[in-house]
Amino acid sequence: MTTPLALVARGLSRDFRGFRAVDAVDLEVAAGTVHALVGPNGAGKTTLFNLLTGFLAPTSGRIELAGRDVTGLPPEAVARLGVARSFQITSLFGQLTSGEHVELALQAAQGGGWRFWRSDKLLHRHRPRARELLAMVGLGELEQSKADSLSYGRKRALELALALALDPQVLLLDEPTAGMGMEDVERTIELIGRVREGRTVVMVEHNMSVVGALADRVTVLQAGRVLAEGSYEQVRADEAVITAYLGSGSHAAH
Ligand SMILES: Nc1ncnc2c1ncn2[C@@H]1O[C@H](COP(=O)(O)OP(=O)(O)OP(=O)(O)O)[C@@H](O)[C@H]1O
Repeated sequence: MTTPLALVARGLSRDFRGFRAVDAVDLEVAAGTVHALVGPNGAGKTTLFNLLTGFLAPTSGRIELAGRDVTGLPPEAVARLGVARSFQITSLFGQLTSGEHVELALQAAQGGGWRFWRSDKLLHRHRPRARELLAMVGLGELEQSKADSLSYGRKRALELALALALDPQVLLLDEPTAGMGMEDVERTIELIGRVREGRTVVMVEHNMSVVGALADRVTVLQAGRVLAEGSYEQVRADEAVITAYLGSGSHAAH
């Protein structure tokens, strides 16, 4: 029996005024796996993420979600079909508490929108689930803390809780450990290991120890194209990958 595919790209390309940032990418992400996208700076990882989540429309090619063609759908529609992307820190509201953030995200997930003239009663319906999600990302003790007061690593954990509020089938994480110290990186590896249960995770990640610890499969991009694909062990031993990384000089594939 073959594993069902959660997310597929076929011949996916995106041009920016004649410059091809993503070039005929084929990608198959099996359901229930953690799939990492790696590659030197400018390889097209973020553009590919934006295509997969509907934030950018492809110039050509096709995207399928659990077998359904979602090419060209806007981000809200892609999100409704079960794809969530971890929010960026810039989308946190400093004066709201962790708990309020997650309650709002749960309300938004129910189609209530991000209302700021919020009714406390309506929001508090979501409190029990919000507490579960905060506990899951290690913020159980910080429900009452304002987002501004959280450390960088904890802000990223809160973003993850906001994405999980959508209860996504497919979770896309854009550099989940970027800018983190060792301790937060360890915590994040453990956290992703927990939240992957029952879902598919696609992550862009520069830190190879994170990729090695979590990814079932790795796609290496270079100059918009797929350079290699396989297990972490396979791609790290791949000659073309080694050359690309040494050539870029910025991220060694160790
Ligand atoms: N909106 C845009 N307009 C023009 N060029 C763009 C645009 N977005 C990305 N590019 C170009 O596309 C290429 C791929 O960029 P992208 O951000 O996808 O790479 P990346 O692999 O995510 O890099 P990094 O690791 O640095 O984040 C780069 O050369 C970039 O300059």
